[in-house]
Amino acid sequence: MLTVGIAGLGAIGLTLAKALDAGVEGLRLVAVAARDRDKARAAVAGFASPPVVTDVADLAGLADVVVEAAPAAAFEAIVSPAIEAGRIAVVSSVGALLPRMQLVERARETGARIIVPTGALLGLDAVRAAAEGKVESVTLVTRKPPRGLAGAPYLEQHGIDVTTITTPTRVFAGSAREGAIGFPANVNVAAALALAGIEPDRTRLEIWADPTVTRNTHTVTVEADTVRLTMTIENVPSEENPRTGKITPLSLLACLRGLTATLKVGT
Ligand SMILES: NC(=O)C1=CN([C@@H]2O[C@H](COP(=O)(O)OP(=O)(O)OC[C@H]3O[C@@H](n4cnc5c(N)ncnc54)[C@H](O)[C@@H]3O)[C@@H](O)[C@H]2O)C=CC1
Ligand SMILES: O=C([O-])CC(=O)C(=O)O
Repeated sequence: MLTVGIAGLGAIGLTLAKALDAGVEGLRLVAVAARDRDKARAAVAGFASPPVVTDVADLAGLADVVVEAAPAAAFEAIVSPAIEAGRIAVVSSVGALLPRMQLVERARETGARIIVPTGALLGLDAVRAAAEGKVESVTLVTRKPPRGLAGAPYLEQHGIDVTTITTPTRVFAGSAREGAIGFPANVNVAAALALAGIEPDRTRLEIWADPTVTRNTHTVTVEADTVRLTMTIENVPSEENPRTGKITPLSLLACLRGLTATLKVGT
């Protein structure tokens, strides 16, 4: 049995918390933390086993597994204490990990683990397998309804107003590392892909603001010596946060199950 603490109770965190409260073999939700404690308390009040509502820094003292499901700006405040305490950190804001790879070094020293779930993407098992061999290129093309990109710093810096876009428009082309900086709340999938495959500077990313799509759509292409992969996922945006695909909390749940499962399927 592993105990779980969740930081952030939004589209990902609250959905995951509810699923854990409904009962998952081998896992028990014991604590949650969010920006607004009263709101967090209200959110879990009706749970069958209400978790403790605490500060993000205290989760690691209460739980074996700390799930980060908060905005990227809170990443370090959530993940560092978990690493210092030697816990398992399961992270959602993967873009915030790229510029903080020293946390991985620190985890090596403390015995902690950092786990990046597949999240809103697909096929990281195949990308990791390919990366054991020689990979020539990895490309991600992301298309989102324009509202799923609104507010990104890159768009503001370049004076791009996505709300006025009426035809599919490529708003960014560059590396996964540059994309994670310019779109910290929108392309965690690019960061996860980069960590699964080749480096963030070699992983190519295109972002399209596309009024013709209703789903957050990601296409991954990998050229490797052993395989050619082309994979597309079309995510239904969640009601709480249209930037976040509804599959994301389910991916985290599947990932958590894998921590204790007797039968584990996939890489
Ligand atoms: N890895 C992946 O595939 C995906 C990752 N994400 C990322 O996951 C993260 C969470 O996404 P959502 O649940 O959609 O966000 P959300 O905006 O729906 O919820 C965020 C939650 O964090 C809480 N929060 C805000 N500041 C906090 C702080 N300082 N400490 C603790 N909690 C705080 C808020 O109160 C809210 O409950 C975001 O960084 C998002 O970009 C989103 C989708 C896919
Ligand atoms: O990567 C992200 O941050 C979110 C995303 O594209 C999705 O949920 O489809």
